Amino acid sequence: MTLLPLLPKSPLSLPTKILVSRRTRPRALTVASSKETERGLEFDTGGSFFRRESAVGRDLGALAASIHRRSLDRKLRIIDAMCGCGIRSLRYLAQSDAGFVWANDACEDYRGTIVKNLSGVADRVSEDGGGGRRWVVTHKDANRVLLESYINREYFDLVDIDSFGSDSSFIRSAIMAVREEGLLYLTNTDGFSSGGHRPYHSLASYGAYVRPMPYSNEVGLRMLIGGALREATALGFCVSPLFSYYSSHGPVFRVMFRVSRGNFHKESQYGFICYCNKCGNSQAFSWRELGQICCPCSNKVVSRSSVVSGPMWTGPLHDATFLAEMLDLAGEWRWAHTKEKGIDLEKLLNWMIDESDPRLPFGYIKLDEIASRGKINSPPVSMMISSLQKEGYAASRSHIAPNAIKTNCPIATCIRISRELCHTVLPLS
Ligand SMILES: C[S@@+](CC[C@H](N)C(=O)[O-])C[C@H]1O[C@@H](n2cnc3c(N)ncnc32)[C@H](O)[C@@H]1O
Ligand SMILES: [Zn+2]
Repeated sequence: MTLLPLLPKSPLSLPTKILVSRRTRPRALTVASSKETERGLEFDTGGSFFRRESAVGRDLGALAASIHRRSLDRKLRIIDAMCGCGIRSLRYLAQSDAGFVWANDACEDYRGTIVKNLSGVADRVSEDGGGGRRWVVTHKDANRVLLESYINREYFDLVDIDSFGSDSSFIRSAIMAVREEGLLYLTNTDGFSSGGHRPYHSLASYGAYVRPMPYSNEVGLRMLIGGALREATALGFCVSPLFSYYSSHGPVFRVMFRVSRGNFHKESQYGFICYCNKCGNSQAFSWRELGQICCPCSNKVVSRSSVVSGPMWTGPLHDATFLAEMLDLAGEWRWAHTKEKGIDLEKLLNWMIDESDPRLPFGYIKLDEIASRGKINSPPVSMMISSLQKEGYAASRSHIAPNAIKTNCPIATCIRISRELCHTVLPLS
């Protein structure tokens, strides 16, 4: 049985965007309509906001939904709360065998396009038309449909929020509408906040004061996870990331969570990240350690060279077991070896699995930083990783930055290894 979290007491305690969007209903963008094909499905964009490059995010969503479906003895009930032309709804119906998909977009002008795109899938569960609806299309504010579903106790196995900019004003109602142990797929495109350019905005949206850091795109994912965790905890739920995906097209930050009842216990995974400009090393600090933030390269507490961001998620970005299931399924569906919109899904999933090594800390080190600190050329990423591993360190690529490594090796040792590699393998320019 699903237990009900507390309802917000008054409209004033609802996120401000509801109040705003009551007055400012989104209008159709003046974007040309185009016919598209994605993983074998044909559809029309109908002038809605549509990004071809987001195909990978949709692949990941369809794979995760299907794995969730396999773990249950019933079909999935999904809401695509900001559906645009309805491509995600179509993919959940056709590829993840969803039993019911609610396609919602505040913009009424997209109705004809969404209905046309979904009409290839029978809208009734049984062929004679007597069964329940398999999909519906509405044009309400996302918070409204999510809260109404919560009030009516019509929870979803997967809630998909694909908003413009920050998704923070939808997170709470999305968590309320997810069935216990269900999935929540969040997206934000707020690169300014993750880049540390609007610290008060990131504070307002995700509760994290974010400053510029060399691995800011990973910080963006961690800020989103931390924000969702904060909202979930307030409702008596816990969210844990199954996978986290960054794409530079946008930029876009996506995280698939599992939502379970209960409180978050691992204080060590929600805290502050400190980057030292002087030596290039990073460390995580818990709330209890706040007064002790300093870098070993300086004997002063809170040296001027240290940049601190947080609080945010400092734990693993992915669940390696879940990713391995996604990789198997991608192989089964023949998606693994075929590039969709230029991205090799198999390579991406393998990199994400490698990144899940629990010995790896947060953040990544760009080889350019190693090169400029050591005043050397940088060796190829693969060579650097195998040398670090030979010396007993954990090391992997980062799916976020192709020219970077994730490692538990201090930067001074990375410079030493890099220098040795350059001298033995690469002639200095
Ligand atoms: C990023 S686009 C969605 C793209 C689509 N999911 C896809 O994969 O192609 C965001 C959509 O959210 C809709 N939208 C904006 N504010 C909304 C709100 N408050 N409630 C519901 N939909 C909203 C916009 O009309 C737009 O179509
Ligand atoms: Zn330092």
